[in-house]
Amino acid sequence: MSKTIKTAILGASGYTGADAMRLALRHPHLEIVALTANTHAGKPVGDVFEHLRGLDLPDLVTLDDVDWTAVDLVICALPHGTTQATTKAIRATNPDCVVVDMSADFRLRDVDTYAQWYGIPHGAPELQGEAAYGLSEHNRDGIAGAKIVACPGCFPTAALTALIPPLANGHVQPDDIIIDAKTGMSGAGRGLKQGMLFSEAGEGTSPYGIGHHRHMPEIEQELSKASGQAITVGFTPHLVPMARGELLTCHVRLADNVSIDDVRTGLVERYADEPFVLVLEEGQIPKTQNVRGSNMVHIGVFKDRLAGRAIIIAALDNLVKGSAGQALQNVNIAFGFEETLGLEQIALFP
Ligand SMILES: NC(=O)C1=CN([C@@H]2O[C@H](COP(=O)(O)OP(=O)(O)OC[C@H]3O[C@@H](n4cnc5c(N)ncnc54)[C@H](OP(=O)(O)O)[C@@H]3O)[C@@H](O)[C@H]2O)C=CC1
Ligand SMILES: CC(=O)N[C@@H](CCC(=O)OP(=O)(O)O)C(=O)O
Repeated sequence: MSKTIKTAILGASGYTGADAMRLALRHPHLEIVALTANTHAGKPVGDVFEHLRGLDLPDLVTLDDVDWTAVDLVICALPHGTTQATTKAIRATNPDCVVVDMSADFRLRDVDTYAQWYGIPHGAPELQGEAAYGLSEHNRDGIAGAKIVACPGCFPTAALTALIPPLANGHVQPDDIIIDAKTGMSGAGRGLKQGMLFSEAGEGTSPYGIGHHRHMPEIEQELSKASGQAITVGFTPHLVPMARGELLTCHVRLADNVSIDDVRTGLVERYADEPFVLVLEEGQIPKTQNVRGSNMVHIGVFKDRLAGRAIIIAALDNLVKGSAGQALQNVNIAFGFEETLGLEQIALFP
């Protein structure tokens, strides 16, 4: 397809918006026609992001300034709680527009579960049923026809990529899954927060959301769907002093008569043809520095010293496969482009 897709990026003065611009600029079929911000509206992008100076980009405007009838695609990088009303407004004026959303606003299929975990009522329950969950490798058919794509959270992308195949294969027990997660600080967004100051976060590692992080219901929803049984998980994220990257160490119990090799082989077979998932060989260790800037997920499978247990580790870049990269991958699926277009970057190392 050689069509030019007129694209608006909402929340373009934030971190995921910045990576969405970086990637969309090099996509052969996307033309960026509108960029929005809130407090930064009215500024040229180069004033907000110095690394994007000198590029051909429109100035930042408010959401109210965008003519939704003039866009084919909206890539949405707004905070959760703001996207439902915006999507409603877009749909009311341009029902054909495709909204690829990076926020959590359409990820949870049950609107009451959304209200419970996000502390606010769902602002567009009538649209929730239309949203396709945007875990690219596992929902291509749903994404292909969708007008609303709810991209997974960064932690759920890593957890689901690592755990769906072993659960779907019956290789691990459904009731004993503990996910220990590390994240870089860009996961918290670009807004100023005291806990994100270098002097307070730069020299230590801090667990947070202990026992109640909002990515748990999302991970459970998708693991349950993929494996056809109710799955619950323990999940504890930790903030570590790096800009980008996420590492998830998943502790699981093997099903009866299943070996570590069975688990690894199941993952290798499931992702053999996937350009953005690499299941590492025995002994190779996933590391955030090996995926930084790329759309890759690296997965490793290890035998635990504890009998009958395995450790499955996944690494990704939260701003690429964890958000803007997967969003672009979903754009490619939704519009019928080659899935790797604009996403061929190899990791930046060191
Ligand atoms: N950071 C990450 O690793 C990931 C983030 N996400 C999700 O992506 C979304 C964006 O995250 P991120 O880029 O980190 O966030 P940032 O805080 O860096 O950016 C938020 C953007 O939204 C704009 N904005 C804030 N409030 C409003 C409002 N009320 N109306 C209109 N625009 C508003 C901001 O404008 P201004 O700067 O002018 O105030 C900015 O452009 C969030 O929903 C987040 O949960 C998903 C996966 C990973
Ligand atoms: C370091 C940090 O705060 N990370 C964020 C996760 C990243 C993210 O934005 O996920 P959502 O899209 O679901 O909001 C957090 O734990 O809430």
